[in-house]
Amino acid sequence: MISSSKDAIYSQPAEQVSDFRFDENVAEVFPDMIQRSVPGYSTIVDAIGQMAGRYAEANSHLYDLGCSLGAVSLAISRYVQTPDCKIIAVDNSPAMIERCQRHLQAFKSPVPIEVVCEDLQKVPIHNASMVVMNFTLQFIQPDQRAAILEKIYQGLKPGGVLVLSEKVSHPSEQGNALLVDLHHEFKRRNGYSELEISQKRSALEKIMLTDSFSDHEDRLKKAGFSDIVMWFKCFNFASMVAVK
Ligand SMILES: C[S@@+](CC[C@H](N)C(=O)[O-])C[C@H]1O[C@@H](n2cnc3c(N)ncnc32)[C@H](O)[C@@H]1O
Ligand SMILES: O=C(O)C(=O)C[C@]1(C(=O)O)C=C[C@@H](O)C=C1
Repeated sequence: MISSSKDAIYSQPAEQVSDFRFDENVAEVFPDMIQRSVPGYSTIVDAIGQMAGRYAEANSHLYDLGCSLGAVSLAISRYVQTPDCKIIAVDNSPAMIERCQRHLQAFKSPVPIEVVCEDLQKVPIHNASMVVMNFTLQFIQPDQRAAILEKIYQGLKPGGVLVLSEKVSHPSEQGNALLVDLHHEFKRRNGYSELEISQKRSALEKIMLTDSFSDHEDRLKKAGFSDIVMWFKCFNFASMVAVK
């Protein structure tokens, strides 16, 4: 098993908080960070595995785009029984990919997993029965998001699905403030201090630009997806299945 430490990255006051990056420091504490930061994270990852069990077709690819340490790929490998499937796990952070390789080797997946260190925008998608972006699209420049969804749509087989999980914004100021507040309360209960919460918020401000659910729905429909199902929502975190 890969070792994982407690996230204390934002615990000390910084003169200036630099932009959030998926570097060595973050990769080192990532399982703890994401578990304490994203409501329902384990539930979401496990349910993505379940969906893979339903949607995986024989001789097809399942993509995990922005795989980090490979949690989604592992969940998929636990549920897929279909023969001759391949999981393709992609991330452009060398620190994440290096740990992901070690993690996956330790678990010995019954389904082959190819791990690719590359910008997901450069990776061809083809013969896919399922594509997953679990909290990844939010880190891509907004003007580049539509092209990625179009590429995914083209690479999916008929009836294939994209699972898209995102932190979302709410259109009304009051409603958004409520969801942000509930999320911060969730973080406090998970042991993060006010300083950690506010410094992480500043670090993410410019690099994680969130859309509303209707922005996502419109963009997915424009890319060609026929049905968009929000299957999970807790506070300002949502996961959607978009069907080709
Ligand atoms: C919040 S994490 C994803 C968590 C992961 N999917 C999971 O379920 O544990 C976002 C990941 O996306 C990766 N990422 C961001 N932009 C990317 C890009 N353009 N190409 C590939 N990976 C990217 C980051 O390096 C990071 O590991
Ligand atoms: O919004 C926050 O405060 C978060 O920490 C969220 C979030 C995410 O949604 O990916 C941001 C960065 C880390 O990868 C883990 C969680």
